[in-house]
Amino acid sequence: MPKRIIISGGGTGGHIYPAIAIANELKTIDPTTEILFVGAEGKMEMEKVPRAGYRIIGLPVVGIKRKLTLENLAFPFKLGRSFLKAQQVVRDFGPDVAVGVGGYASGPVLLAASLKGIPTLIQEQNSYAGLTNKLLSRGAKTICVAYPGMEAFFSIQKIKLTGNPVRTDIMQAKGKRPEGLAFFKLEPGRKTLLIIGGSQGARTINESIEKDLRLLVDSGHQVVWQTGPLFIERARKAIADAGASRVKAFDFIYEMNLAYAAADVVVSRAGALSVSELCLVEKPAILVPFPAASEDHQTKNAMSLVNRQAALLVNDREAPTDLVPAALRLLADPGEQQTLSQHIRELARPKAAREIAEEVLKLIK
Ligand SMILES: CC(=O)N[C@H]1[C@@H](OP(=O)(O)OP(=O)(O)OC[C@H]2O[C@@H](n3ccc(=O)[nH]c3=O)[C@H](O)[C@@H]2O)O[C@H](CO)[C@@H](O)[C@@H]1O
Repeated sequence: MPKRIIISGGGTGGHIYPAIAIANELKTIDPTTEILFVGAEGKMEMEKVPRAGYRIIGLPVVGIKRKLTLENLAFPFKLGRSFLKAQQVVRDFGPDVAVGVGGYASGPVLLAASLKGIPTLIQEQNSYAGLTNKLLSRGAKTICVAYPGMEAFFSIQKIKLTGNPVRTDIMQAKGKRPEGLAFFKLEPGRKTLLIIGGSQGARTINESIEKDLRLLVDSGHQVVWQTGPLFIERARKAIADAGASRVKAFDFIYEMNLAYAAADVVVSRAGALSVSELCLVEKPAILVPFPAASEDHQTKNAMSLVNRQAALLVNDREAPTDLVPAALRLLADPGEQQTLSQHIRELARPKAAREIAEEVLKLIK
């Protein structure tokens, strides 16, 4: 009998891509495995998961706003409806295991599975645990984490330190520079700066690049700039106004493997998955943590690299003045690039997806 596994959660790329990496690994181990994703209606996973070749069902779940709003009145009703739908999905699909990767949908799904006696596993990407995962951890059999010290949130007996699962194509990005350059229509004789703002784009990074676009153009380097959907039009206009034909802007990049492969230096937010990926692709990076992330965890993610001389840091506040000059300095310094690259690769966890998939399979009776 083929194994049946539900993977639930999403909301941002930082939850969706590890989920896809786990699914791919389960399929590699046993191609007959049946996988069903459960996400939140209207969220990014409803588009990204089918693009990766998996079926997904959406729940009407929404997050609760920290401010007092009218939308919050609908929260308990939507949560109730989501839970009923999650119960139905679990009943219809009949999974052997349910995996939660964080984000709205994992709550009702893992709860529904636990109540039916189906074993559950949580994958926590960050160095701190969100409320949903803390609550769900009580019913979970195994909790796969990416950082040491997570016993502050979870029962130590359940924790497995695996690292974050990264998509295989990104792990295989090394040596694909010519392919990356060709894909983004870049020139082999120039240095490439890759700018990524996380799955939704980063306003401060975008504004810093826009402000110093002339400096970048004059440097003679080429740039791949991921802006997120809210800034793409403005970025295109700025590029046209500056005649910056060597700066290529995208709202979202599906071929992150090729983007990393083409890059000499990367500027990035410090979301958990971006950091895990940078370690695997061994790129010299300048991190600009998103200051409003809960518990300021992006700064913690970034500092775990910076303290080991594995990445540079520019604070969000200082980015408008310091980011582009810092990127140009690093692009001009091959010695520093090499040092950062050597140190960051030591933090890579290339077996994370395999170890998590094996933990999932152990839960099947
Ligand atoms: C604003 C916010 O709440 N951010 C959180 C969110 O970040 P966010 O979703 O930005 O997450 P990450 O940096 O962890 O991951 C981004 C993922 O999206 C992919 N990608 C990104 C851009 C692109 O154009 N194409 C693409 O494929 C990256 O390769 C990566 O796999 O989840 C992370 C993991 O829980 C958290 O650490 C972050 O703090």
